[in-house]
Amino acid sequence: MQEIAAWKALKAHKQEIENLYMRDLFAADPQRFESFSLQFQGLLFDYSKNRINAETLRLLLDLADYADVGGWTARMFNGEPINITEDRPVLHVALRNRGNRPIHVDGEDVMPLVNAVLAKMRRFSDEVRSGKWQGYSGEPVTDVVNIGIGGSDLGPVMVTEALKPYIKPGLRVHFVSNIDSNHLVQTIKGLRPETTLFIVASKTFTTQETLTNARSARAWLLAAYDGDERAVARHFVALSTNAAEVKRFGIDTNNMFEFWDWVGGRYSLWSAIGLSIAIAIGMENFEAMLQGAYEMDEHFRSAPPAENIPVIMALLGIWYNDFFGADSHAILPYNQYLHRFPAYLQQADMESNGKHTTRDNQRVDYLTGPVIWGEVGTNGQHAFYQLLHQGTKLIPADFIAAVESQNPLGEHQDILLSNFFAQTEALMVGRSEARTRADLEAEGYSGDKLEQLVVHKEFEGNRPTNSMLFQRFDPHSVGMLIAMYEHKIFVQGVIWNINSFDQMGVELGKQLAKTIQRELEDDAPVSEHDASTNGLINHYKRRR
Ligand SMILES: O=P(O)(O)OC[C@H]1O[C@](O)(CO)[C@@H](O)[C@@H]1O
Repeated sequence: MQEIAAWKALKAHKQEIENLYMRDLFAADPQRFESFSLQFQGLLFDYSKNRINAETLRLLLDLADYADVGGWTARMFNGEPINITEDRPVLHVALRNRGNRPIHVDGEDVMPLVNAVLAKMRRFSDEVRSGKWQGYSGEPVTDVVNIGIGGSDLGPVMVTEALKPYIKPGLRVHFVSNIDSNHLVQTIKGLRPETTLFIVASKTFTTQETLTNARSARAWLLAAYDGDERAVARHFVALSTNAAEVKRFGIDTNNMFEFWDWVGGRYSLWSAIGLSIAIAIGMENFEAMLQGAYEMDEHFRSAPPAENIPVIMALLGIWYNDFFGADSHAILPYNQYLHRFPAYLQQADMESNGKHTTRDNQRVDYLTGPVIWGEVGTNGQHAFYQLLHQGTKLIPADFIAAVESQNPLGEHQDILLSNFFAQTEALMVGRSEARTRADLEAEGYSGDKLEQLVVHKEFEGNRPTNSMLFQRFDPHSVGMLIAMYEHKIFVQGVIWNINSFDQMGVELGKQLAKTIQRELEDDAPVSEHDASTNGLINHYKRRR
């Protein structure tokens, strides 16, 4: 990559930009906000508070062009096997292809399959919501427990939280992911087996955590029905690509909602994996979410790169990641219901782009995916924003908010949004030494104390942010928001020339855990590992 002309040009350009202050760029160009912001379906995406000028954007767009982002996008949407290590297409976009444009995999249009599963989800979710679907003792479902992990958990959790105001009153949705028994036990503590529906969500249906939790949940259910196995069919459904394993587990495949290997786990909330969402908020709302994602897909597929929100987001991320060495990126939603969005994006982004091998099987010679982290504003402000403002690290951040509150209450929304606006302003403008001095003098400071505080209270500013302002968070805009980030991740993967759609890096730990689990079956000390691992295991064995 270092030899690529577009890359070299950006490297050289960074030397110029490095010494420029955004506040000066704003002062010099009254049109900067207009030039560096985009609007789409009620979303205002303002990226003017970035360390860029028109030339930066031009060079970044050259890089996208060099990497053939347009070509890869077309290949993804056309169902070509762009997941090159697993030899699969990457078609989460087919799951929300509301225009029903045919998409072929191995010569077969997948849209009838997608639509059939959506129809099955509609029937089932309507039945559960209306009380028509009953537990084994004839009672309606009051509690739905989704058992899954990673992509079979984080997306549904995040969306059911984001769309909580849409959840049917009286219906409770729970999520169990961790193998730690505390998670399952604590979740089912207050539940009645007779009114509980378990959704076992696993693409592979071989994931240790999920199957162990599901087996324990099954035992809990059967204990209430004197071991009568017939109860399982009324209280367990499965979401999977693997019918054989579902059957082996003991779930009737009539109670299975299918998806396909061309849906990546972390991109699967749009598939049957979203069943808990559909039950919680209703299929109409689930489909409104698909529609929002579809509109973002169409924008991404058709807008020119310079007007394409996911492309611009991706390029800005690469600008800081690769040319400024910024190794993390903060996600800061100013909406309480989006509190799981940073966690969701951690998997979506880091499992996709945390890779060091190129699609040409070479070790990369540049930095790839950043560390993704974040917290809802204003809570984050009272926790880690100190470091964002005055720390020694450059941390680009996305600020996400909506104009309307879902629960308007007095002045809360204006206060929330004033913080949203103020933070990006403060991060960009900072506070100069002269201004700090003047403010402190006005407060009556002088002498050594004044000099000390000037140094401590000065902010250099020039810290980059994107602001994303939606009209409101509803199923449609939440669908748009998620799809927007999915495509940002895709574009970055294309430019970094990595396969964003496998997850080889999680395998080794899983394998080692299996070996160690066998070693824990008796109390004999182990000696086959390194001294640290032996020491830890033996300590546990002695004391458990
Ligand atoms: O849906 P499954 O097959 O249970 O996998 C769960 C998760 O495990 C992972 O493979 C990582 O370990 C994720 O990619 C996936 O979302």
